[in-house]
Parts: sequence; structure tokens; C-alpha cells
Amino acid sequence: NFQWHRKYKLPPGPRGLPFFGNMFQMPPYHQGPWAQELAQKYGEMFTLHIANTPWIFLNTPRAVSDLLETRSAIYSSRPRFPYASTLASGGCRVVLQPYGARWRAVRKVMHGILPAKNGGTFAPFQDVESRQLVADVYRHPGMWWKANQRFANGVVMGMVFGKRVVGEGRGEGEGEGEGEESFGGKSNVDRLFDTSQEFIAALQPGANLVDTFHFLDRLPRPLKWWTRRGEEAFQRLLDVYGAEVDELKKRMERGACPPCFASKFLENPESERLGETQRLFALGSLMEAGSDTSRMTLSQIVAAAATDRRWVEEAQAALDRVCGVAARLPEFSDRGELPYLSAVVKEGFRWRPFAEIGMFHTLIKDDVYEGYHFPAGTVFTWNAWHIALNPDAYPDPLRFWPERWLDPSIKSVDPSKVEDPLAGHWSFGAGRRVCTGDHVGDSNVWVAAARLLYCFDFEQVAGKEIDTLNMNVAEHRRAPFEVKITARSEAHRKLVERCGGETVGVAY
Ligand code: HEM
Repeated sequence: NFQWHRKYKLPPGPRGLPFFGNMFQMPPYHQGPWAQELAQKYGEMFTLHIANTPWIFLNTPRAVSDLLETRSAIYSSRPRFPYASTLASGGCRVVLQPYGARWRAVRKVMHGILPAKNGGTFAPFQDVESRQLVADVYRHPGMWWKANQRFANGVVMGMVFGKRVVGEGRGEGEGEGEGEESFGGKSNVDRLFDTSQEFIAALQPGANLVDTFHFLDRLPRPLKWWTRRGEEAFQRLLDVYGAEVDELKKRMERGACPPCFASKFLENPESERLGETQRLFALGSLMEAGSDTSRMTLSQIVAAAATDRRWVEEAQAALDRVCGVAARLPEFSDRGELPYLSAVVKEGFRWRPFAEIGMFHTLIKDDVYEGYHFPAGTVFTWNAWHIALNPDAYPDPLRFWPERWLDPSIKSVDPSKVEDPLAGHWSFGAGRRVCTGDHVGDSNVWVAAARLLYCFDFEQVAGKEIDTLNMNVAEHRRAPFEVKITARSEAHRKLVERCGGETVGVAY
């Protein structure tokens, strides 16, 4: 209305429809190129309207840093999701919780347990699963993407619940360890990872109208056609998380559970104050946030390796200098001597950000910036794809170029920060809302990438060249692209067979 427009001023943006705003203009997935085009047209910021909520895209590192980081105290909430958050998650899903006391309490306990740097409690899980990764890739090279998935799920399952995933990675109904219940032919681990996919689907624009058109939430209950579905989804989550925690408690009582996030979390007196439902969701949120993210980053590194041998040769030469030729797998303790591999991981996070249009941060108080006046409730995000592929921020941005993190003559980031997972890119988010698992994610990818590159060569398949700007690494049911993977030599083949053999039958 007139008064609103007199008081507030938003950056320009494309015209939308009355009532719906720009919601139909936003592609349902792979939104990066579309948001990149808008950034090229409108400059440092642009505004979209999703129904009646303004969404402001921040298109430069300067704007992201000024608002989401420096003013993080007021730019760190989340939009309201009456279905995905309130109904289907009981308000307990960390990633969607509004900025406030409950969210702060959960983050505090998580921070106390998750490592502030590489290594520690979770390294044994990462070690075993990444050895199995190289063995799986060797045995079934055409199923490399499934092996990545198995690795990512296996690490997060070990790390959170101290439990080994046997079989192909989503359980596939194979023995998941003692106490594993089977629901309709599926193991609880299958169901656990299914809930993550359900959650991702529920967050897609337009998936649940009430999450966009909040007035629908005021309808009388019998008219809210989504209520039952949401309540069932919530109950399913409680069952799945609850079954996992019950089994964990039994293993803890028998002294048969290795130190893991959940064992430490359940023993932490501060976690008790969170209440049972919140405790279950804190564990479930880590599973959800920690698995696909590592898988997708690894898939991108595989694509980069197959499409550009220049950096692979550098990485392999660095690995051979430290580990010898086919002598032993790289270990976490080698990391200090392998800055090139840390640069590979950083580049893996920057190269094609899979959170292509960032993640929504809601402003909780009116704010003024660069002549604009933003109302509380405005949603902000960093335009991840555009920033990562902008030559002003990253020279030759399409190239997978680890050297950009090590060589000060290539303008990217201070080389002394190569071991800091957050420095120089936004793939873990920004400000107070930044990913709590940055060190776990970074070390997952480090050990997996180092071992894969040490053991294998990667090539494109003739006639099926990889389009690295259109890979859809989010797809988990089939290969996002084809790639030929072979052992680097006969000696590497033997090493892989030996290391893979060692992981068979390892149980936690
Ligand atoms: C492997 C690569 C990973 C990437 C690229 C990644 C990326 C992200 C991003 C972009 C966000 C949203 C940040 C924001 O809103 O500003 C996030 C949030 C989060 N991540 Fe990660 N993540 C990764 C791994 C992990 C792992 C391994 C864990 C758990 C051990 C984890 C736990 C979380 C949690 C709990 C949140 C929600 C934070 C909140 O809303 O307060 N992530 N992550």
C-alpha cells in the first residue's frame, strides 16, 4: 500500500503477477543460471516477490558479507513454513527453526560435540568408509555414484549413531546390525534416508501451497487438506528417529557403541533440557544435512577429474610424493603435507555450488543499506551460482583450478586460509546460520577425494561428454553423468583390493 511504499525501498527486480508475484518465473530446480542472468541484469541486489514476501538476492561477496555476516544478528532467521516446519517437523527441524532461544540451544549442544577442526572422534568412520569407497569403485566402476552415496550415508550413520551401514548404502534391506527392525521390506536406515528425500521434496517451491500462501493456515482445520499428510509425516519421523535411538541406547548399555555424536549428545545434560522430540530431531537433522552434501560434492570432483586432467596430474604427483607410488592410502595425518588436496576440496565446494541460489535467511528487524530500506520479514539469500561463476570474484571461474587457493597471484583467497573450510566461498552458508558440520563435511570430502585420486584415473566416455554446467548431482537414483574410472596401475589395483578387503566385516 501507499504508506508501505513510502517507508520501504527495495532493490529493483523483474515484474511479477498480482498476488503470485514472481513465483511462477522461478524454475523448480537448477535455478542457478536463471538467477545468474537476473544478477547480470540488475547488479549487486535484486528483489523477487514470492506471493507477498520480498526475497532479495545478494549478488556480490561484499553484499553477502555486509548483511549476512556483519549484521548476522538480525539476518539469521528462517521464513515461516506452516507445513514443512510446524506441522511435519513439530517446529524441531534445526535447519528451518526461527532464530531464537530453541535454535540457539540446539546449535550450542551441536557445537560442543562436532569437531572444531579436522579429525577426532569421527575420523575412524571416515577412514573405514573411504577405504570401502575405493574398493566399491574398483569392483563396480559403473556404479561409482552409488559408491559415493554409500560412503556419504555410511560416514554420517557412523558419526551420528555409531553404526555401520552394510550393503549398498541405503541399507537395501540387508542386515543393518542388531536390533534392526524391518518395515514393509525396508530397513530403518532406508527409511531414515527416505525421510531426507521427502524433506527436500517438501521444500521445493510450490510443493505445499500453505508454505507460500500463509493465509491458508488460518482456514478451519477440516478445510486444510494437507493437515493429515503433515501429521503422518511427523509421526513417521518420530518412529524412524526413535527406533534408531532405542537401538543405540541398547548398544550403549551393552558397551557396544563406539563414541559418536548421539552417545555424547544423549549423555549431555544440556541436551536433556531440549525435550525428547527436539533431541530426536537434532540427530535427524544432522543425518539429513550431512549426507547428500558430501555425496554431491564428491560427484562434482569426479566430473572435474574426468573433464580436466591438468589438476589431476598435479594432485596425483603431490600424493605420490607423500605416500609413495601405490604404497599406501593417504591418511588424515598427511594433510599438512598435502595443501594441494585441501585446495582441491575447496575448489570442489566452489566450482558448481549445488545450493545454487543459497539458503533463505529472514530479516527480523527493519534495516537500511545502500539507500534501501528493508522491512522485517524480508527473505535474503546469497546468489551462490552467480557469485561462484563470476570472473570478478574468481578468475577463469568455469575452470576447476585448485591453484587459485594456493597462488596469491591468482586473485581468490589468502593462501594461509586453505585449511579453513569457510574461507573464500559461501558453500557452507553465511553468518550465524553457517553450516554446523563444516569441518566434518570438509574432512569427509578430503579423505574420499585424496584416496580416489591416489588410486584411480578418470576419463569421459566418448560420445557422452559431461556438461559440467548441467549435471544434476542432486539426483540420487541414477548416475548424474557417465565416467570411465580405472586403477592407475596394476600396483594400485592390488592396493585397492587389499584395502577394500580390510573393510569387509568391520563392524562398530
Ligand atoms: C559436505 C558438505 C556440506 C555443505 C556444502 C553444507 C552446506 C550447508 C549450507 C549451505 C547450510 C545452510 C547455511 C545457511 O543457511 O547459511 C547448511 C546448514 C546446516 N548444515 Fe551443512 N553442509 C555440509 C555438510 C554438513 C555436515 C557433514 C553436517 C553435519 C554433521 C551438516 C549440518 C548442518 C546443519 C545442522 C545445518 C543447519 C544450520 C542452521 O540452520 O542453523 N552439514 N549446510
